[in-house]
Amino acid sequence: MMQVALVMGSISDWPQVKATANLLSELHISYDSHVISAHRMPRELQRFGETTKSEHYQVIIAAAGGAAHLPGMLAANTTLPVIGIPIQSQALNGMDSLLSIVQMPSGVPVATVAIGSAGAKNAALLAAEIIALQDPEVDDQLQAFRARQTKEATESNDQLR
Ligand SMILES: Nc1c(C(=O)O)ncn1[C@@H]1O[C@H](COP(=O)(O)O)[C@@H](O)[C@H]1O
Repeated sequence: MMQVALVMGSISDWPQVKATANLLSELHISYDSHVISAHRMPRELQRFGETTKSEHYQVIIAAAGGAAHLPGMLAANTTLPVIGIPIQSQALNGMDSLLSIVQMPSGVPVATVAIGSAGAKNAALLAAEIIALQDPEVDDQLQAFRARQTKEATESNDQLR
């Protein structure tokens, strides 16, 4: 029973999605990872979306590039929260991914983060914030993460002196 399903459209997305996986681990959140493409594996995609609740996931994170239909199609097949990561594509630098993930029609939301690795990290943090609403241990991990971040930013002032 995993807290997060981390889904990507292609294994070529993994170098960017790794940032999500690393941060989920740092926050002690359990996850499993899958390559499932809405375009290339339409039946698997539908099956996966329909079993997300019986698998007891709490949040789905879906990363895709280009004509990125994966997050929206997953959202269409589950009522769990879906966080979309627009992969930084080569042809259009991720603008294609961003617009195709963020511009969902009303009724089927995808919580879309920024393009690429920065967004990939924020996807993990957003998932943690959702899970922390009912999980004090994850809430503690989040508070500790914020405290470390504040300390590092504060200490970076030393480099100016
Ligand atoms: N956007 C989608 C979907 C989908 O949305 O179903 N399936 C694959 N892809 C994306 O195609 C890009 C190129 O994939 P390949 O490198 O495998 O050709 C990847 O960024 C992937 O997420």
